[in-house]
Formats: sequence, C-alpha cells, structure tokens
Amino acid sequence: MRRRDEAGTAAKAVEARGLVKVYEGRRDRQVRALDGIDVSSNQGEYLVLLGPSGCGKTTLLRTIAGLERPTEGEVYIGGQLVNGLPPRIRRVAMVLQSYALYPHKTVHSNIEFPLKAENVPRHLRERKIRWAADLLGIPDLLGRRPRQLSGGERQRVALARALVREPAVFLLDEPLSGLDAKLRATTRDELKRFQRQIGTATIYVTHDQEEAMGLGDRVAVLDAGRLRQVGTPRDIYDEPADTFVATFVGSPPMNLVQRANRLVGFRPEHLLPAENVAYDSRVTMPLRIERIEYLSGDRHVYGTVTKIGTETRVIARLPATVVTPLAPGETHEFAVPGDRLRFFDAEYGIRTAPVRIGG
Ligand SMILES: Nc1ncnc2c1ncn2[C@@H]1O[C@H](COP(=O)(O)OP(=O)(O)OP(=O)(O)O)[C@@H](O)[C@H]1O
Repeated sequence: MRRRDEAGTAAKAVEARGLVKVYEGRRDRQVRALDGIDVSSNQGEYLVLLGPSGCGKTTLLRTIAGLERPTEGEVYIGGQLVNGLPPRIRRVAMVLQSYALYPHKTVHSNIEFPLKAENVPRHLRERKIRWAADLLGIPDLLGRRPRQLSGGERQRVALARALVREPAVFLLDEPLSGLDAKLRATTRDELKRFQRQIGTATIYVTHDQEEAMGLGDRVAVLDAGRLRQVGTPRDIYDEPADTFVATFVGSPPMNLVQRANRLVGFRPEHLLPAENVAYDSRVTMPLRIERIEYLSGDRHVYGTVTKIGTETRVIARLPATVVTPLAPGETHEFAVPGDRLRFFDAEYGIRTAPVRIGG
C-alpha cells in the first residue's frame, strides 16, 4: 500500500478521486455508471449518498469496497491508495439491501463467520461476538436462526457480523429497505446512535431523501453518475446547487417559475397568503387556487401563479397556524419572503446570484 503524503491534514476515511466506471453492455452499449466522481468522507462521519434509482450509488459503494474495479480514478481508504487491493484487506464492511445471513447457521455462527475466515483464535472470537451482540442489543438471540428473527433483528445481526471485523469504514447499501415504515424509523434512529457510539466512518446509500436528511452529517446528491452537491442536510435543502437538487430534495419539491433567462425557486412552505408575510421583504404573486389538500394539519394549496414569470403550477404548504380562508376557484395574493427566493440559470439549471424582483 502506498501512503499519500498530505502534510498536516488528517487522512480522510474514504476518498474517491475522478472515479469513472463504464459497464460494457450488450451490443457494445456502454453504461457510464460513474462519470468523474470526487468525494470524500471524514473520520467518524455519517455520509449519505442520495439519488434516484440507477444514478450510480451502489456502483460507487462497490467500487470503494473493491467489488468493482474503476475504469478510471483512485480510491483511498485512511489515506492509502487501495486500487487493485481485494475487498478483505480494505478494512471496509459492507451491509447490503438483503442481509445475506446464512439461513442454516445460528446468529452466533453468522457473526462468528468472518472471524473464523480470518483465523481469529476462539477465545478472541467469543469476546468479539459478545461485544457486538451487547452493543446491538441482541445477546438473547445468539442461539436462533435467521428465519426466527424479525427484519429489524436480522438487520442488527448483519451489522454485528460487519462490526466484529472492526472495519475502518462501514458501507451500508439501503439496509432499511426491507423494513416497514414504522420499523424503518426506529431502526434509523438506532443506526445513528450506534454509529455515534462506535465512531466509525459510515457511507450510507439511499434513494429516500427523508432517510438521507435525517441520518446524514453530510449528504452527497448523485444524478446520472455525477455528483451534484455535497453538504449538510441544511445546505442541501436551503442552498441547492442546481435545479436537480432543488427538486429532488423536499416534498413537495421546490417550485420553479421561469422569468426571462432565470428560474425563480421557492419552497412550498415559503409561499403563504401575503398577509402572513412581512411587508417590507416580500415578493407577491397572485395564486389562482385549483385544489386544496389537508395533510397532517397542513393545507397543501395547488394553483397557478402569474406575474413574477411564466404562468406556472405551484404548491403552497400552509401550516395550521395560517387561518386565511381559501377556496378552489379563487385568486388570492400570495407572497414569498425575498430572502427565500433562489435563482437558477434557465438553460443549465445551475444556481446563480439573486436578481431583484419588485412586488
Ligand atoms: N453489472 C452491470 N452491468 C451493466 N450495467 C450495470 C451493472 N451494474 C449497474 N449497471 C448500470 O449502472 C447504472 C448505475 O447502477 P447502480 O446500481 O449503481 O445504481 P443505483 O443508484 O444504486 O440504483 P438503485 O437505487 O436502483 O439501486 C445503472 O444504469 C445500471 O443499470
């Protein structure tokens, strides 16, 4: 292994530089799954890779793990170049969508398996299994087989099996996707606490933006093999780098209205009846109301805005504290606080400097 010289700075847990991965498809059709990715994760950090299906998340994780060979670019783990090194000596532990536990082995034997493969002596194996089982709250399950476990318990066993190898990095590929909504929420919380406790750098793949925003110290948004933005959940939400990020993150997504060569963006929760927005900073626009939905106490108002740009369908999300009476068919004056407007280049979708809009 070659250690990269980087005077004065602590080595990143993982660093990908200029990663390109081209899959050779049938009839010479190539898929450029990774198209020049530069991303790094810090020691102890929870980095989430977020993007739509097929954007290259799994390929990136597999390339870091050493399960795929990059077409171009380098992977460093703990500051060491690992290109060409097999997965088992990269000190990464990957937990997949399907937990892939051995069905005929007990939980104990499942967790023990990687230690046996590395010829760890028996007394040390036992100590590590105990430690991991205690940490994940599964010491009572050691005698069971996978089919006697719930989805959440299986997931913890898979984590315990990854943990006993004491990896430098955890790579988790949609580990919660097999769980129902309620269990996902509690397991998500457990995962985060567990990661804080052991302090191991974790890279977590998901296409679920809520999961990404809830779990990530930082979120890396991918689209079509490219990295669109890396930042804290707050940055990603409040300061999206382009229209892809602006509309992929947030539900309902950011509204975008074309005005000359710009797109003016504003989040649904910032578009409110004008009387609820401080007078001196607001940009007003008439909203022709088409439909109103009541969701968890909020009102989602669907309609069309005019005046600030091209006539566009938008969504406003009104909290229960906004009591203005509204009805479909009416046109009402709405407004957005001026500092909540975001501007993008209409052709390329890239964020631009603010433009003054009267109103
Ligand atoms: N072994 C392979 N051979 C050819 N093409 C592949 C191979 N693996 C992945 N791809 C293609 O590469 C692209 C990226 O796939 P990848 O699995 O990394 O996406 P993803 O973001 O993880 O998607 P998902 O969320 O659906 O799992 C897709 O277009 C996919 O069809």
